[in-house]
Amino acid sequence: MAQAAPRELTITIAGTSRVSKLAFTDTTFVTETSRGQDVTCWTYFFRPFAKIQYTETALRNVVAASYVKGYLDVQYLIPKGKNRHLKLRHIQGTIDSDHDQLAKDWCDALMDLAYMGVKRSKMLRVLINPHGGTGKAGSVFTHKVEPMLTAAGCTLDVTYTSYANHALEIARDLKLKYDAVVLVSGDGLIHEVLNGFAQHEQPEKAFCVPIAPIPAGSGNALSLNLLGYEEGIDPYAAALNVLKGQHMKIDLFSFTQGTRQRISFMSQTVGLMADLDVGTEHLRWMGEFRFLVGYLWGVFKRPICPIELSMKVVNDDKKQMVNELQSRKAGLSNNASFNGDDKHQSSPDMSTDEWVSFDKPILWYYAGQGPYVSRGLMQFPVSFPDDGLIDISVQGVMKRAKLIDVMEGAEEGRTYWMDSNHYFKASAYRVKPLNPRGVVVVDGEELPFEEFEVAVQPRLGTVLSPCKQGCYAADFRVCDERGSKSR
Ligand SMILES: Nc1ncnc2c1ncn2[C@@H]1O[C@H](COP(=O)(O)OP(=O)(O)OP(=O)(O)O)[C@@H](O)[C@H]1O
Repeated sequence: MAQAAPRELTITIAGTSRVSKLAFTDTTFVTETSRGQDVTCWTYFFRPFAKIQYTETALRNVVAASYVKGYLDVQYLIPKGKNRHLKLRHIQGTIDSDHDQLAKDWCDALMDLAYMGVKRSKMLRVLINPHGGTGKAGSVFTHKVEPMLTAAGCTLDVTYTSYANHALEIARDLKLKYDAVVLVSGDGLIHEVLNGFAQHEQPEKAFCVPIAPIPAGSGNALSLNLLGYEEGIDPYAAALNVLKGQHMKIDLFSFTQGTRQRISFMSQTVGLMADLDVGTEHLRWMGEFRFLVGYLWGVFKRPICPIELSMKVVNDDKKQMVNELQSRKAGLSNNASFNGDDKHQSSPDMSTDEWVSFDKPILWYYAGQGPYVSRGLMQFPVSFPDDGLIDISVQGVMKRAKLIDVMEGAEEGRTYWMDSNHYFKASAYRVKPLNPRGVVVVDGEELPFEEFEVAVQPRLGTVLSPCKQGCYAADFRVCDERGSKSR
């Protein structure tokens, strides 16, 4: 019977007399570095008093482990600080040549476990928008993302986009050999790549190439939705998702305006929320703060949104939507009743074929998927990635004071519970402008204010996600308009 590989190994830190004990379990990776003397089990109990540096991290955070010519090197991520953002750490040392085989087996066992169920040494097409957000995408890539991906043995094919639609052209002609397309950008580049896939000569195959966002724009909604509120702005967490993420299918939306059709992956909006996005383009240097400035300006003006909105509504019961979200999340965490192929359709209460008009005055409507549309706004808290439906949030008219008040808690989805917020799940919807002045914003990009129709393309897109199927990372815990939280 083959012997199980060792889970502990002691190395001498290169150029010093210090020794470090490295160990892993099924879930964690631990280092204990002493000042010259041996490490004993007592150090676990007297850790705060011992002259020992102790680190522990999730096994998933191990990026690479290698043993070459007597020299062992492990690279891993470790959460630091109040926000628990990740930092890349190295531990390097030597081993007695007598223990060569032991060290090799230890590295193999660690890597097998740390990469269980995912492909190693991926071939990646990386696109970087040097002008996204505050213009830091290039340095995010070279200082944080690239070192991690190369340490993990990935092959990178890198392009810095040099004009608008460059990413669309690259995606349109993409060779289908890549394991993922990594986008160091905001949401605009993701929109371009998906529209490039739609024009690919083999669109079905192109849409199966997963997209992995690295947050480096002013809007990073997909990253927030896949990784969560804190990790969604952490380039190391996003790079780890490139290495360890699972393929997750997401619905996409076809947006048809006249004879022109395009793909939307995130949102479409008209009214105050659209005006604030487009009206603050000149404040791009502020990063996400520009959306707040735009909102306050919109509240001051408070214009009525001049549209006729009709929808093919499937569900309009907010409580039922929350129950469905909770049971799906519980199913995932218990690993019970959840089947990856299940489409998880919302229970249709209403006919999906009938167009229903919304005829009250509104300030804006927002349609899309993924809880966050920005870091400050959880607009679709009950959205699923692959339920075959689009979430539509219609905001009725409110007083200015109330519009300011609901800013508090907007990032946790408090607005969902307001009586003046009408929430639908639909299979399609249409918008007809009632006056010539206005703007439509699709995935953060401005389009002409003309009639359009949106329909769901179920499970057309593919992303890399820490969650194998079926759920976004965000937690929706607010359970009433006052902002009270469920436990
Ligand atoms: N080199 C370039 N020069 C100018 N524009 C570019 C360049 N590369 C990409 N773009 C455009 O920049 C737009 C915004 O990109 P991105 O999403 O990365 O940044 P962002 O700051 O988050 O933008 P948004 O707020 O619109 O999401 C993209 O739609 C793309 O067309």
